[in-house]
Amino acid sequence: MHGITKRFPGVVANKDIAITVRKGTVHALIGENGAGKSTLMKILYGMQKPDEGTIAIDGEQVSFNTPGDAIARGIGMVHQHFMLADNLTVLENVVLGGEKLYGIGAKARKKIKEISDAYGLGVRPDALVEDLGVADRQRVEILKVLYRGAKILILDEPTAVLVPQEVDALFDNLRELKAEGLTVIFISHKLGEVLKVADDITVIRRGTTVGTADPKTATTKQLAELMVGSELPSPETRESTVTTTPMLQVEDLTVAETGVVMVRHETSARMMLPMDRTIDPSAELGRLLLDGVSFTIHKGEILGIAGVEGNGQTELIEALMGMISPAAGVITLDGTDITKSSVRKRRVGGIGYIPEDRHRHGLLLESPLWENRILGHVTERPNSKSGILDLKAARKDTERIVREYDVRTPGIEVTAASLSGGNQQKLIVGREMSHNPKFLIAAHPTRGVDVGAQAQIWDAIREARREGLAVLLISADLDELIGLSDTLRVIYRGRLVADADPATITPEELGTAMTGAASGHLEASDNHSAGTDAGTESPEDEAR
Ligand SMILES: Nc1ncnc2c1ncn2[C@@H]1O[C@H](COP(=O)(O)OP(=O)(O)OP(=O)(O)O)[C@@H](O)[C@H]1O
Repeated sequence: MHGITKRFPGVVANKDIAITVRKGTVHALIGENGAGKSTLMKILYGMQKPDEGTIAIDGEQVSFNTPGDAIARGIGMVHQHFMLADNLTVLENVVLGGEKLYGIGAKARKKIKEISDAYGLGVRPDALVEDLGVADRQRVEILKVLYRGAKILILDEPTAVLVPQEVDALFDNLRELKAEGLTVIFISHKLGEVLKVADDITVIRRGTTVGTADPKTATTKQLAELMVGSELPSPETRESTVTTTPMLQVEDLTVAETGVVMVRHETSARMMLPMDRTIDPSAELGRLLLDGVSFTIHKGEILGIAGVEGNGQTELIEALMGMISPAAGVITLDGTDITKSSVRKRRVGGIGYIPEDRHRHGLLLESPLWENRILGHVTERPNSKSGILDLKAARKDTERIVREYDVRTPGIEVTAASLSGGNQQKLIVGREMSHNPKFLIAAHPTRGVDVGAQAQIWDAIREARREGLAVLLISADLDELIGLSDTLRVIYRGRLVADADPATITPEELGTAMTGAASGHLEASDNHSAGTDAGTESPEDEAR
């Protein structure tokens, strides 16, 4: 790609970018939030047209108007948010939209097996996608792209959701792809991983390529300096601020599959009126997604919950926020029973919420930043005064957040959708911390943010903790989880199955524990009452 320039209103996202990717290599693209990495990849994948510049593949100049054009030239993209249909099988998902290639029958099945074997992907064509873990889903996405004939694969932050062992497996897959002559371009904020797997590294800063680095000789520190001009931060907590005053108490929290109504949006899009709702949990209980979970978080304490995605974390968060109604259990916030309180009441009562999925729960993508500042805090200052929205104050405060949290944007009138992923995250964190919560639910608080912004977010959380904030931390970034947490517990199949000591456990040991296997550094959790599935091997036993 040569001389690539792409302008958006008020921003030059790519400025005369030059990047050369060698065939049969893994090429990492790194740079701080908003540097222009996604834009460059969207241009390569035909999702966006450059204002200037040229693209050549195998020496031949190409021009893409749609992703279809790019796919036809052998380019495939695996997005960070997976795009599979849960209720279909692997085979159906892979074939979907590509029926013309090999039909939908035996020929397609044969092709899938061939690709899966050739690159060591090991996927089962008849498995239902909803039964697959995150790492398997990612393999299906890769397979889908290969099925369409991709020779150049673009992976957008592929390791953000994986535990260390899964990252190693993915890297093995990438090496297989490379050995077969395929080319991989991947975006990542995890500099250690970049050094491990990349053959070449291109650094983008403020829309332009500032250099390349050789992974054989470069260090993470040097990469961080190239990217943001600062040193690598550490999540390590040096001091303890844990008190003996309980802030959040959860007793025997149980969430069942049926009888649960998911309410996806807390507010209606433009009106932003908070909705109270009651959900009927009396319907017959199905599979337990959360099974007798009990814990206490004290003032000044960060409780980290480790677990492979899909083991009940989402249900725990949604039950704490009041988005779903538990079948049983009691939730007490600062001495008040909030089990039956609405989302709005919980928020006003002092719960801050950094959601797992910022697009679904954190932002109104098509609304300007200042409206997003109000979201979830409609009745609170400075957004409203005497029950009336104070838009002037909300706008002013949005500008403050943008400044303090270094949200890179041309202004507060742009839509949230036009911010880069990391900058969207900074806006959410800034908003939630601005209300001085008593208790913060922080799900992947630094997902997708660069090392500089990561340090800033960690500092903000640590600072608030010093003032007595209690935090429930859920993160796929095990360094973050171990580094920030005062107390660590492992969730597995809806239960808290083990406790770990953040001072001694390694990410590898924690990763093993998360998959339900035993580890010498773990103690079985003691406050889980007898399980419902007596007779089967319990996860506690496995953890022991
Ligand atoms: N559709 C759009 N409309 C307006 N501005 C946009 C649009 N897409 C991107 N931008 C802007 O272009 C710049 C580069 O964004 P891009 O998403 O490419 O960054 P990035 O390097 O991928 O960041 P991150 O690491 O946070 O994902 C940002 O300032 C962003 O706000």
